[in-house]
Amino acid sequence: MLHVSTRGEAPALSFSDALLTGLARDGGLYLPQSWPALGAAEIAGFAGKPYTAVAERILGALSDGDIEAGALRRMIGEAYATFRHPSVCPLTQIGDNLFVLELFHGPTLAFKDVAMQLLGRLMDHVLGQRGQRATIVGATSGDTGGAAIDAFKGLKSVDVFILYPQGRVSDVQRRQMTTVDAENVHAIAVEGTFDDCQNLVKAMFNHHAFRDEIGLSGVNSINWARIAAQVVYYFTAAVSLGGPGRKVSFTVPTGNFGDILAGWVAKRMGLPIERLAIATNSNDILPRTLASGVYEMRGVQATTSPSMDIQISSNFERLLFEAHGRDGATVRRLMQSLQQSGRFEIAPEPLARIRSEFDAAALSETEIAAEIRETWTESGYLADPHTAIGIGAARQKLARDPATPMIVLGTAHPAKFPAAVKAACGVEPALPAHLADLMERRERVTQLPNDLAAVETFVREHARAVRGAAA
Ligand SMILES: Cc1ncc(COP(=O)(O)O)c(C=O)c1O
Ligand SMILES: N[C@@H](CCOP(=O)(O)O)C(=O)O
Repeated sequence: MLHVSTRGEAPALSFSDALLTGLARDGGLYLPQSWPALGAAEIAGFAGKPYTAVAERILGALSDGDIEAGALRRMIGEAYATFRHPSVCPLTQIGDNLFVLELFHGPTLAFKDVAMQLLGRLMDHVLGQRGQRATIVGATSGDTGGAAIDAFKGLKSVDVFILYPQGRVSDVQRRQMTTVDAENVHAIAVEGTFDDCQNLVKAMFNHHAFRDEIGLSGVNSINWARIAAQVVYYFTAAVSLGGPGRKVSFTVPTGNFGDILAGWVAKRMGLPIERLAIATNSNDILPRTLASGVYEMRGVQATTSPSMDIQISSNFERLLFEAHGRDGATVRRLMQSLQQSGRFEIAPEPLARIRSEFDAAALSETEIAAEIRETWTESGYLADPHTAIGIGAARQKLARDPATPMIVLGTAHPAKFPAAVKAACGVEPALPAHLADLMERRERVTQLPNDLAAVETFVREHARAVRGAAA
């Protein structure tokens, strides 16, 4: 199966090629040419199966034989052996028909580990087969960076450069990036916001000479394989609540729109999902877009859920492509308008398609703190600010549809944001044993301005995959 770009002007690629390519050469995002479908009986058969078995089936379908089955099985087994919970992504009930799907039992305590632990192994495998090296440059609002550094640290086939917005991530998040003692990883504090960091990464991909020179690859959710790996937990969660015989809904704390897009893909693959609810903090570009049909950027506000302090929601482009009947020319036009004027308008028909599957809600800082406090006092469940946004939005939805089980994606461990959690409910969550000395570890970080040339120069000087360099 080939993968096509949302902007319609890049070559179609296999799963492995899309994995190594990251952003398409026309600036678009890859996704499969068609959606593989699973029948209801097969989905029902996932009940009681280990997470790894479901992952093998879903990722086998999405990679369509491009990764040899035995190798895929081995890599999935190794990736999820790094998780501290036997179910990998367990489901916890916190209220009537209200569940949290805990995605934070991996090494860096965020949902990013679920995909990243596998992505590191997949990329190393494909690069090894081809005798190649790659340079990964990623942008993070806090969690992708730590997860990528953990997954890729020490690998000979890749160097990793992570750009994060200086002063805009939690101390735990920063230290997870800056204290890893491996030669091939580089944490870079950029004077700017996450959107600036993401724009720098996209600009490097669109600078083709640079991209080819360093063998640029990406691990943000612009990389299709990231989304593919996140599809799996929608299946395991729905099936454990009686799916596909019983429909469920999901509420997803949303920033770059990758996690919720994975739910939409699960639905395309045959999983009966009633509604997908977008939940944001006051950086509410997506709820505003669904309400008005106008995607319009405003300044990013710093919040207690910094990983979601995002305006340019990259993966929304994949949904726009689908909602416009896979018309790359229209997506190109909308993205051009965004670049030139900071806004675009969605026509009534595609907007109606989006609204037919998605809801959206935004929570203020006061509401987020109240949600952490109430969830703690009423259910004894300690939620991080991102997960609390999901729980708050889910409660609004449940009030309108109490009969459909609602699953909130628990995207981070509360110990990543101890100050915000303590301020909200008085409880200071402790880091798990493997990170207990995180605050004492030595930090190593490079500070750079929000300037493409400066970042490219740093990457070029430190990347071992630079064309012509000795292997
Ligand atoms: C803890 C946390 N929750 C939610 C999100 C939003 O996920 P997405 O960007 O896939 O929408 C992120 C990062 O993006 C995150 O780190
Ligand atoms: N919240 C993310 C932002 C980047 O998202 P990604 O899923 O596209 O990698 C983060 O924590 O870095």
